[in-house]
Amino acid sequence: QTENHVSSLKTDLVKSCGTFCVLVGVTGSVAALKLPLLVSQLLQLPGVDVRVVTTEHAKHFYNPAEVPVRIYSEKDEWELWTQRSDPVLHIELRRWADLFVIAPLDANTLGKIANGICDNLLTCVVRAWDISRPFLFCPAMNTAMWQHPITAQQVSRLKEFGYVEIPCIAKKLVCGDEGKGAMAEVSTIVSVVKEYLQKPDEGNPHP
Ligand SMILES: CC(C)(CO)[C@@H](O)C(=O)NCCC(=O)N/C=C\S
Repeated sequence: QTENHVSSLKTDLVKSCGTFCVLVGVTGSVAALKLPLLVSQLLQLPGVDVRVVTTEHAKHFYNPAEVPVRIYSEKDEWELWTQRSDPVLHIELRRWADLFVIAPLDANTLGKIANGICDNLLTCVVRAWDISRPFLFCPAMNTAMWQHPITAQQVSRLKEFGYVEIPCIAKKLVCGDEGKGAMAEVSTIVSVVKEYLQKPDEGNPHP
């Protein structure tokens, strides 16, 4: 069982030539409920292949059966690597992806990335990311969290690294609060990703 599971972990990270490989990161904001919608809309873009890397907290907000692509999480890293000669999943993921979009980026993972903490599969991919490849992030958190002074500091830190923010929007949030903190609409996220498809060799269309 584990044997063919491990081999499928490897085969699922073979890049088919001519495809643009989009890695979607998902973290523990309630906006993670949008993952199935985001993945299905990304798959409609020409030549796009999608994989997902999730945190454990994010798993509370979506049903994996509604996500038609491979979702990688902690256990996969440790099933794949049991001896020195085995591949390292977070390195295989950074090699596979032409673009990384974290949607939603919760307050916790924002803080980790701003400080180089890499204590799970998702943050290890971030920590190893090749910044010549597009890295987009979609913050999503309660308005009170968004307004905390540390949030702006950490968002600007990520921009200094060269990551591209897809800003959160004001909405009546699921907890009843009204204000900024809602994740950008899925259509917005998809249209930003689309800009990178058209100019894969010209680097960042968001100078
Ligand atoms: C979930 C969705 C997309 C519904 O429109 C929207 O409320 C949102 O992005 N919320 C993310 C902000 C958040 O994590 N709030 C947590 C406590 S209020």
